[in-house]
Amino acid sequence: MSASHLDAELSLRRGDFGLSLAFTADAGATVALVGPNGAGKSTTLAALAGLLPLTEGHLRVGARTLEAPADATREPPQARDVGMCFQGQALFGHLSAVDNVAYGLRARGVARTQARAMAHSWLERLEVGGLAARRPAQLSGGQAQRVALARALITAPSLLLLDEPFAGLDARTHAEIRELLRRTLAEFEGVALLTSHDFRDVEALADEVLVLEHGALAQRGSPAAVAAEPATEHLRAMVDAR
Ligand SMILES: Nc1ncnc2c1ncn2[C@@H]1O[C@H](COP(=O)(O)OP(=O)(O)OP(=O)(O)O)[C@@H](O)[C@H]1O
Repeated sequence: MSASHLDAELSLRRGDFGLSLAFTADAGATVALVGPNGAGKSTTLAALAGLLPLTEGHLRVGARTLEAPADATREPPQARDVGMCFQGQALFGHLSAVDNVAYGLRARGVARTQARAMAHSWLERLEVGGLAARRPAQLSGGQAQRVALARALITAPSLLLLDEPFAGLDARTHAEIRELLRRTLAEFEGVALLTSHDFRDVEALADEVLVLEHGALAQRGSPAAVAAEPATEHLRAMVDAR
């Protein structure tokens, strides 16, 4: 594995909005993207996932180039070895919790019995092992979020993308799932990126913070370093509110 497991130089346009952002991250690192609404956090995750094409730059994971517009390289999303937990990307309503979690393995050709056994063990790890047979409509928001995290993690992806993983959870559930995610990410071998509007999430989970504003990097550093000298008003408010 190379020293920088993730090497991203992302340049793209989305209507009037332009994103231009370069960063690297080591294997095993967790990177938090923070910034005000519309700064480009979700757009960054969508670009990494291959859902929005780059116009310039490159995206490399380990020795593999996922995207490089200059030489017309572009791996489609399903070939990227990415685990995603995106806002609004609901669980499959017609599948049970265990089959939702097994889905990524089944899509990679793992036999049903083995995929289900692994899915059960991921549901146990996320403390919802007893809910395996339930459909998404029979789960609370916090339970569904645990199932969604298991679904994203089960394939041991090189990149794990979590867009506001605690959105809509009550304070207690938020803290519980944050702690569970902290323990899970400590063992995760890929690069994890998450977005959050809560600096307590950043402090608990991230090794590195990328502070975005208007589609560009305003500051980068450890949670302690950026909290000590916030470069943007938005970050200062986030730090003060923690
Ligand atoms: N489907 C779309 N088509 C065109 N522009 C879009 C689309 N989705 C988002 N944008 C624009 O891209 C810009 C960045 O949005 P993005 O969702 O990445 O911000 P964000 O930092 O994730 O914000 P939030 O905190 O609200 O989730 C915004 O100006 C937004 O209006």
